[in-house]
Amino acid sequence: DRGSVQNSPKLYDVEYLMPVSLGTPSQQLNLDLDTGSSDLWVFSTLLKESMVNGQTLYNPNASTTSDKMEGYTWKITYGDQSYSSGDVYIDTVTIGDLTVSTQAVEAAKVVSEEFTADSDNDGLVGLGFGIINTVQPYKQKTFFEKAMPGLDSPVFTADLKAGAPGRYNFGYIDDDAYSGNITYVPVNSTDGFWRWVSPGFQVGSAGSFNSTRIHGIADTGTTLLLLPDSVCDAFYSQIASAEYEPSQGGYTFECGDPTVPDFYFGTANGQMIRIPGSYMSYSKTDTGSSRCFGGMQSDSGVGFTIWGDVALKAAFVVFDQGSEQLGWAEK
Ligand SMILES: N#Cc1c(N)n[nH]c1N1CCCC1
Repeated sequence: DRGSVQNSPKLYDVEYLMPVSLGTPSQQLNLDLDTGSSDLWVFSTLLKESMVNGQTLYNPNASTTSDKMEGYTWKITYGDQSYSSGDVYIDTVTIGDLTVSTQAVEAAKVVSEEFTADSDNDGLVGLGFGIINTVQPYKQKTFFEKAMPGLDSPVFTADLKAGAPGRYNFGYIDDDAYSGNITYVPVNSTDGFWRWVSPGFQVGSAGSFNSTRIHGIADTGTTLLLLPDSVCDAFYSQIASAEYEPSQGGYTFECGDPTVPDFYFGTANGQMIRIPGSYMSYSKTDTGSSRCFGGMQSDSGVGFTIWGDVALKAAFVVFDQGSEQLGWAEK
């Protein structure tokens, strides 16, 4: 079996949403595929109205195939301190023509203001490893873990694009979606993340390769590229107008600065993925400002590097849960 679904970026590529069908008859919600967490949770009719702001709500009572898991609950808090919690139903879930008939659907009863404010986002599909699923008393499998046994190949791929729709594929690799070869690196799933080690980086096409191992996670649910301070310093020192602005919470530079270099990160066997300098102008710092917030920021607040959308949209990425590897290709 296999599946394929288009993803669509929101403004500034802050997140990528995809249509997901839940229940019978099907209820379509727009969800955020997040490889940095492992709960599939949705805005639902269980929420107080004050917590809803335009989102589409999953109504388990309107689904003939939903079964309430009595006594089961979930509660998740993300690194940015946003949170949600609620009850658990088993129901059918379809993403890109791939159906899991007995998926744990976590119906929200409470969401934090960040989620309420994000009116286009109806919830998340966590495609980290199930070991960090938050359902109690017994953790639940991710959508991919439930689908995996029936797939042609135990992989899903992420093809995120800058300012344009891309695609998530399940169960196969589309050889027309990338250029050159896919280079695989080992993944350590102990913490439930797609954690891997980059051998180093290079700033600018004429820069030297800096062999410093960077431990981090591939995370579609994080917008920016969060790297060690030493790497950020090496990058921003090459941009004439760059400075660290505590009031903005990070590195900024003049949006039109012509000195913004490309950034390359190593994967394996000498392969490097090139992130165009244009991806590093994340957004204007304030309305009418000429300064841009950098797409690369320090990981010091997190404690490990996060290869978020700014990096992932420069590559075709294979999440191979069969062999616990990540595959990287240019495109
Ligand atoms: N913080 C954070 C975070 C992360 N590291 N991966 N996904 C995250 N979120 C998904 C929805 C809100 C935050």
